[in-house]
Amino acid sequence: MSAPTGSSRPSRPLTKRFGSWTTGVPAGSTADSRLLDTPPSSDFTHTDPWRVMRIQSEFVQGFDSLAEIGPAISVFGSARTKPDSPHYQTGVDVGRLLVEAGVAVITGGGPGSMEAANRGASEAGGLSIGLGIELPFEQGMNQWVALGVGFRYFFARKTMFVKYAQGFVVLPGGLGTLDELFEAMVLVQTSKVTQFPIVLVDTAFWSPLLDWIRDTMVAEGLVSPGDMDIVQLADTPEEAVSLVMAGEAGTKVGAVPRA
Ligand SMILES: CC(C)=CCNc1ncnc2c1ncn2[C@@H]1O[C@H](COP(=O)(O)O)[C@@H](O)[C@H]1O
Repeated sequence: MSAPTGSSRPSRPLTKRFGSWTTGVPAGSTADSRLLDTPPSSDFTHTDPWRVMRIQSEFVQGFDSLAEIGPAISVFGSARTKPDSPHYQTGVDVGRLLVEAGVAVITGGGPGSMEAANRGASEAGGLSIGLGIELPFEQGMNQWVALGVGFRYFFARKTMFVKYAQGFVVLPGGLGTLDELFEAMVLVQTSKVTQFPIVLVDTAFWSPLLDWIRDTMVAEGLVSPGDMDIVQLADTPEEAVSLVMAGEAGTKVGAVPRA
């Protein structure tokens, strides 16, 4: 088919596939010139369509930063754990043992148990990763993070915890820790992720929660009895690391040349 020429050329349709952008624009302007014009107001950066672009960029930034980290385990736990707490030492030991087992350590990059796990990983010479989150009471990334990625949105950040780790170790924590734990449990329960070990450290801390799930949720038929097997309990860092490494992370370690 030949290109239309002269007077036989069809008139341009007013409405294009991406909207009616040919109407209401200054005569003689182009997409380029409109892009380069200074807008009268920056209010558009606070609109949902603009936020979608920002959310998209968080995924791109996360994928770009983490695509080559190799096998990794995410470690969660309270932001409030003090350095003199036994939980802090557990976090340090878990971080170190994971690195010795051949995997990178991913945390939320904050203080407390996150800092502890990053510290253990860093001191053991491993890859210590922090996925920070913008919070109203900003604390910044802990000093033991070597590869830090900042997020504004919890949901984008949570995708990275799962996508780039082959298992979770969960230390005692509060609502943030429970949020991350239950997200992972649901992903396993609904087969969105498979072979994904989730190890809870400190039987005394976690047992009341597991008892309630068993005695109330399972008893009322809201959760299958088999769902209790989604998590495993450990009482020492050694036990936790050995359980979590028995999953896919363990099989991946052999496939990745150690530095
Ligand atoms: C002292 C304080 C509250 C600092 C908050 N600073 C934080 N920085 C980074 N991640 C966080 C922070 N607070 C909560 N989280 C996320 O939620 C979990 C801890 O929350 P929580 O303390 O258990 O409920 C962490 O695994 C982390 O991914």
